Amino acid sequence: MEVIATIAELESSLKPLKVKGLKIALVPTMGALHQGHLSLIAEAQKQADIVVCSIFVNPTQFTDPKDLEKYPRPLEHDIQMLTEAGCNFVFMPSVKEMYPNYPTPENWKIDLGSAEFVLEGEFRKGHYQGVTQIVFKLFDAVKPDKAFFGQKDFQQVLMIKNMVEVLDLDVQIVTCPIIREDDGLAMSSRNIHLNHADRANSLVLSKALFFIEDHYRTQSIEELLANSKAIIDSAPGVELDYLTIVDGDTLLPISSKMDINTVALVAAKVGETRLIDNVIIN
Ligand SMILES: Nc1ncnc2c1ncn2[C@@H]1O[C@H](COP(=O)(O)OP(=O)(O)OP(=O)(O)O)[C@@H](O)[C@H]1O
Ligand SMILES: CC(C)(CO)[C@@H](O)C(=O)[O-]
Ligand code: BAL
Repeated sequence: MEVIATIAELESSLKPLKVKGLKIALVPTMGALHQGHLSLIAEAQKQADIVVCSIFVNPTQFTDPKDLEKYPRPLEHDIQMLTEAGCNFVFMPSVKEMYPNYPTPENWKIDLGSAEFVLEGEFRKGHYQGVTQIVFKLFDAVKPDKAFFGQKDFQQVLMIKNMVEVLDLDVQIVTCPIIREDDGLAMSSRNIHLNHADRANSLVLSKALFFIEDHYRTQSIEELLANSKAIIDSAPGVELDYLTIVDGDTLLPISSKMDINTVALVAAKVGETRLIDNVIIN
């Protein structure tokens, strides 16, 4: 695997492969890799000839400076995991490479639709402008045929698809399912921050979502929300930001049941660590 730090180097490495007609996949990450990330790499390998994984902890999408500062960065281990997975390139640029004038903000504001401002967008103001800004820069540097994202960040995929449409970008977005620990916790780089008690308490997030999934046919929306919130409340030290059942396009709460496009999403602070999760119900 080739480790690349600059956009110029990346472009010159990919050019001859593109000339040969090989299909390029991009898997954007912030590192601290786990099996969830590796599932994206594996799917990318199935669907393309060459896989580029980017590792970049993007400062413009963080709204909490402490969250940015303590974001895990086990770079050597990440490189080893990607090498073992057979990834072709890892792109690990510096902040200056991606934002030459950093910390002076660049001009980036695109219309991502009203769904930008709900759920994560409400709790992390400006988050999706930062996410789309860096994903646009990565698309521009790699010019992939396909880019792979996890359903764990459900709203993020929607925002990126909206950006692709608004800017008319020539890239196919592929969404991959959530990989979970054996007990149901969605894998996440931030799970590393959970202490023993937090780790046990964190299970109420996926339990609440699975409750909604299992009882969707038999309970009303009000009952589903009340009963799943009671599951969350049963764990000490779990502070709920939202638990909601929404239309997967608008991300607005549904008041009556739908037969398609229904998603339940949760975000909560478990101890000091903020986690998100979701299930697609139908
Ligand atoms: N458990 C998972 N299953 C499938 N995809 C995942 C999973 N966790 C993360 N991803 C995807 O991997 C990509 C990179 O995510 P990122 O590097 O932020 O990891 P993360 O584990 O989500 O970290 P964080 O703690 O920041 O949420 C995103 O597209 C994300 O949705
Ligand atoms: C897509 C992404 C790599 C952009 O920084 C990040 O938001 C993530 O890891 O999901
Ligand atoms: N995994 C989404 C990126 C973030 O939390 O900032």
